[in-house]
This record gives sequence, C-alpha cells and structure tokens, in this order.
Amino acid sequence: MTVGVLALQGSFNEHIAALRRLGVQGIEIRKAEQLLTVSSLIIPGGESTTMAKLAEYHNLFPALREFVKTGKPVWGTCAGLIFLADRAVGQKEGGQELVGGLDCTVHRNFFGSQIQSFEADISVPLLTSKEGGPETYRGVFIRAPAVLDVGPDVQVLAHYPVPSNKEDAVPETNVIVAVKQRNLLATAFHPELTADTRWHSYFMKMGKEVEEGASSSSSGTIVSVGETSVGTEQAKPDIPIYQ
Ligand SMILES: NC(=O)CC[C@H](N)C(=O)O
Repeated sequence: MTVGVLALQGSFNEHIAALRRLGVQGIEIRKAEQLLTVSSLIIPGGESTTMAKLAEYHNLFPALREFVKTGKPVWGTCAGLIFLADRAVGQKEGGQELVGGLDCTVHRNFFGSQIQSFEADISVPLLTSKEGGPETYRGVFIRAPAVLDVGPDVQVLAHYPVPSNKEDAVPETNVIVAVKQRNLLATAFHPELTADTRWHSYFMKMGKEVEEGASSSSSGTIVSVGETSVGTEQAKPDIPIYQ
C-alpha cells in the first residue's frame, strides 16, 4: 500500500517519516497524475492559503476532488482539515479554494495565532478502541483550526475542552478537533509531530474498512466522546519529535 502525501508546503516530510516508522512508504505528491499511483492520501498541516495557491497553480484541485470521490482514504491534518471541509470561516481576504467533501464548517484559526499554539492531552476513544494504548493522545495544536459544526454523516472522534473564559469562543466549551466521514479523516492537530503513531496506524486501516463498507456513521464501533471507560494503562507522556 502506497500512501501519497501532498507535498506542496507544510509538514509532508514529517508525515512520510511517521509512515516510515510504521514500515509504510509515503510518496510526495506534487502533480495530479501522481495521485493515480497511490491508494490513500494525506494532506498535511502548514498554511492553508499558501497551500491552496500552490494547488491552484499546479491545477491540482480537480484531481484532489476526484480522489476524494473515489472513496480512497484521505486524511487532512490541520491545514489539511481546512482543505477537506465543505465550509470554512476566518479565511484571508478573498477566501481560498477548498477541496471539500467533509460535511463540516471549520474555523481556520480558531485557536489563534502562532503564539497561541499549544499541546494538550485529548481523549481519543476511537483510537483506544481500535489501536489500544493510552486513553489520551498528546495533541500538538499549531495555529490550529477547529470544527464548528458537522453534518449528520460525520462522526466526531475527539473534542478539546476550551476554557470557558476564552474570548470569542463559540458557546460550546467542547470544541471538535477530530472527525471522520466515510473515507475522510481530519484532525485539527499534528499527529506527525509526535512519536505516537496510532492515528497513522488507524489511517492505514481505513482503506480496508472502506472496502468492507464498515465505516458508516452507524457502524456502532465508535465509543462516544466523553464516555469514560476504566483504563488499566496510564497515559504516558509523549515527546514531540521536533524537540
Ligand atoms: N498548522 C496548521 O496547519 C495551521 C493551519 C492554519 N490555521 C491555516 O489556516 O492554514
């Protein structure tokens, strides 16, 4: 199985390194025809406006939309989440083109600018149920977006509890930071920057899941977020690999 990683800008090298740690080959994608050679695609984090300009320049949007429609797994991390969203707010003047396919609205810079970047342990019941390991995951949020609303076919996989005193926060304190809709996975944080490979490992399994038609929102395999289960394993601290 060959995984394509959109390599226009951003953390594509880090994704390829994370895949390598799992023994999977990641291929840099810069041209539309290269998409024909891969069985899944990662759209990395970076800066979505710049990435969109480059994608437009290389006429990649039609091929990316086509790839999403094939049903092959596509995972957007951070700027990649913005790419996959059907709707985005907080865009730069003039907006930016989106690939779309994921029935949700994202706020492009929900958590603020570079200096508001942070790390946090987030509850990841899906990962724990599918991949084992700690109940929480160390999320690296860099100028991170968030999902403001989701359509009926979208599964919410993780929230981040925003402190209630945060200015201009939406009324809900539990902000959506990871979602899945059929073949599409999206995370507001950067799993390629931590040593915990569970999100990558889960993404690798999605191809099989899509084939088996087992990834519909009614599959019942997802433990609802917020539900606490008795864990025997303590969450172990995860050191970002960029340190
Ligand atoms: N780390 C990231 O990918 C940040 C994304 C950024 N908020 C954007 O608009 O592109």
